[in-house]
Amino acid sequence: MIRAVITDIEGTTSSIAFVHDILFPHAYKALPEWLEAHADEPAVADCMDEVRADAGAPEATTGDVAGILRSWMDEDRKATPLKSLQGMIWETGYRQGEFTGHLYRDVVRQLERWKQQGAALYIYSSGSVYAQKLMFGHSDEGDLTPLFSGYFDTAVGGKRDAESYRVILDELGLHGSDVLFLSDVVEELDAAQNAGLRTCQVCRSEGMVTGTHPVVSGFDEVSLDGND
Ligand SMILES: CSCCC(=O)C(=O)COP(=O)(O)O
Ligand SMILES: [Mg+2]
Repeated sequence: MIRAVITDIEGTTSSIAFVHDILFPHAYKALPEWLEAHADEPAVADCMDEVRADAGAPEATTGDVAGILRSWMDEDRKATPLKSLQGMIWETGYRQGEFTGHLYRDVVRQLERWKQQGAALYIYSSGSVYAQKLMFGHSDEGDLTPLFSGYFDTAVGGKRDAESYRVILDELGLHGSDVLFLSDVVEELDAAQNAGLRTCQVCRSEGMVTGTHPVVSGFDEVSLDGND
């Protein structure tokens, strides 16, 4: 029996279009003005220092940092300070009701079912833990945060690196064979499998690149004990 399910967000619980056509453009547009307004807040200043260090630009002004971050967004770089700042910027959008976190229709029903069956539920996304909580706290289907036992982001490492999944297993105190990881991306599933986790690829559209992992088109096709 699976004791924990860890799921990716973009392309798995939620559409790639929601992230790329709504969330990312919102942050891209708001970034320069938002950064000027919040540059003195310690959490923001720390992120900006990380950006300066990573870009090798210790003297970069706030405007320069905004430019660097926008170029990282153009590359869809999963850099931790970028992801932290995006989360902070999205907060206003969620709170003002500009958007709600998209979820595929099968997701909530199945998460509730797995929880009832005794599995603990976790998120692992490149989006910051703060951004994850916002998205599930302001989802299309209301506040779903009570469903989850924890959240992981790039603080544990990149999603294509097996070591990240070992760190997660350590934190959960579980063996890989007790844990199912769901994602749309083969490289992430390969990394999780290399760390000993069970895997399942969620292919939300036709023609996706598949690998050696079991494939489903939605969460309702995933069984935790092989009996449903
Ligand atoms: C918390 S929603 C924003 C997701 C995000 O910023 C991102 O880069 C998508 O990462 P994922 O690991 O969920 O594919
Ligand atoms: Mg994904």
